[in-house]
Amino acid sequence: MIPEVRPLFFHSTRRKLSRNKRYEQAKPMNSLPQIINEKEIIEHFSSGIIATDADGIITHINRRCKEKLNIGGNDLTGKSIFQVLPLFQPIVKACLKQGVSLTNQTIKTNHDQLVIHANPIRHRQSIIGVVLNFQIAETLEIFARKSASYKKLNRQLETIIGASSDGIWVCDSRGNVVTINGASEKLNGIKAEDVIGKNVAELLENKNFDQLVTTKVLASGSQETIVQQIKKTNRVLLCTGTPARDENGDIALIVVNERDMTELENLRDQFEQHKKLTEKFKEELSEQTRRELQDNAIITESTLMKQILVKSLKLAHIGASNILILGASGTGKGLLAKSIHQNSIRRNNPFVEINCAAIPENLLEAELFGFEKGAFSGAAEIGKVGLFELAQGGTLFLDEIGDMPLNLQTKLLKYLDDKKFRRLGGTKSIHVECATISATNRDLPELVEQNLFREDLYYRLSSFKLEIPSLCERKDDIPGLVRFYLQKYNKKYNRSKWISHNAVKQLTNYSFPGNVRELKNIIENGVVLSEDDNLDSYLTSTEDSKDPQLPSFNLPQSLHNIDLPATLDQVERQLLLTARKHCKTTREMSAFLNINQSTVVRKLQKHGL
Ligand SMILES: Nc1ncnc2c1ncn2[C@@H]1O[C@H](COP(=O)(O)OP(=O)(O)OP(=O)(O)O)[C@@H](O)[C@H]1O
Repeated sequence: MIPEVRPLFFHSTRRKLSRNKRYEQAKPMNSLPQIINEKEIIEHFSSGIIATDADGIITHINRRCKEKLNIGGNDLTGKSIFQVLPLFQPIVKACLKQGVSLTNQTIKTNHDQLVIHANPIRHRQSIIGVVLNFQIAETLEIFARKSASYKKLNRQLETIIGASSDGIWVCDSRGNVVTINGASEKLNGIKAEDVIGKNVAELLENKNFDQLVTTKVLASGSQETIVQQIKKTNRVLLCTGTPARDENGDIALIVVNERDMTELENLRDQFEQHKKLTEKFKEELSEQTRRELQDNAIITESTLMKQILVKSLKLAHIGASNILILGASGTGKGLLAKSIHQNSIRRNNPFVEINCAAIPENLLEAELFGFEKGAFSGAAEIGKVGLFELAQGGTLFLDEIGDMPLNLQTKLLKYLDDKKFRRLGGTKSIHVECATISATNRDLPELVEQNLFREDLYYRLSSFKLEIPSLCERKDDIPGLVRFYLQKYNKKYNRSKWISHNAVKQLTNYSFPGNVRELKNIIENGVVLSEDDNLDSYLTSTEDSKDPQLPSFNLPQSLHNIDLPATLDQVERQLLLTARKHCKTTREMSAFLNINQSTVVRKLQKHGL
């Protein structure tokens, strides 16, 4: 704040001037000693003082004024102010014309800024001159700084700047650092005293910083923002420099605000990594599905199966969702689901598959819907994208849906209703558009009866139903499947095994409780293990042991060449077959074999059962 400097001399001067004729030397006042006349007083004033007549002719100009304006010994009295000091012309003219005092007017000289008060000199009704009284702005500032209100304001400002959790730098118009706050010291790893008073160019030269936004503001004259890496503290700062302008529109200060972006940057990096990983997964999934479909053509000769294929293609072409595929284990439900996806408009998006029975109940929700960082003890640091999110735009295949726990059924139903869900421990709803295909070998209406499956979910999931018959109900498919897999595994293992028509015929009489999966495994085993190129005897000899009534373990006949892993494998397979004969579901099998359900599912798959 610049206090108004009152021209103390003015009243007496005016009185005197009006008393005398025109601008003769002022006479000494009665109350003052003879030697101190008004001119002396004016001469010793700390402000610069110039008086002119109505035409702008200088009548008085004091010593201070000469010093401040660098006039030297030149006596400007009697000269036109408009010519000798043209920078005062606008104020003098305005004051003469308007006849009013003009206070706190500013003028810039080459070196300084002057704060001027101009007062008209009146005689009777007319204005006979002007008196100018000016100070250098800096002098006023020094004076102002000493005032109590300035000090108070300064303290307030220091508190505000100091309290800011953002870093703050203030530079003057030349880029000299005026002040920085504590937050900035910490963020930049510097001490205020090492930078205050220094020029930003110098700081850059000394390699204290690799860039500073102040230099950009000085160059452009407008607000600038940069992202700055601070090597010393390993932080990333978002720096915004804003110019503050004076009344003439010139830059007076540059205020720089520094916001710590490190955490945000870390989060962004994690997000990017996550996104890349998800994209990679998606690509791999699509690729895998494509590959699988190329390898796994649906082989069928039976009318029943052909009808199902035609229906499934229709559903694929209309982009149907909520398809329920029923059928015993190994009949090809998964294969059909993939084929529907591959023939739909979603084919270029992921096909994501989950076996609801193979994943422990407490992990299934996290697997399906994902979780946020710290959602539960042991939750990974950055959380996890669920399979629903991975299936965005594609198809989510819920295998063994009948084994989905009731609490999850509710969450699934909610998703199917509004296509939104929340990750475990999450607060944000995530929108995912994907088709769902479910499959089960269980009797869902029966589960509904037993209150083990929600009725509403059953109807929601089964907008379209496809029921695949067991292989023994479509024996026509067996020869084609045998040929297909024989060719496939001959190629894979570089063999040339073959089967006679008779052997194939014999195989059609076999019940294949493990359906196509079992047939496929028998052929693969034959191609790999049979000593002869003709598989007939291998297939007929193993046929009995494929369908045992009781577990019969082929223990090694001699103590030589014992292959423990292979023997254990065989025992495991036979026990699984026995268990399956006695149990309807994998849950029952898990109780029968005294292992958990997910292990049952895994082992059945391992043995191709
Ligand atoms: N018609 C078919 N043509 C060729 N291969 C088939 C056919 N049906 C099934 N398969 C093959 O049989 C194996 C089992 O099929 P799939 O996994 O689709 O059965 P599933 O009914 O889903 O079994 P589960 O209920 O145990 O999950 C797969 O390797 C699949 O490629």
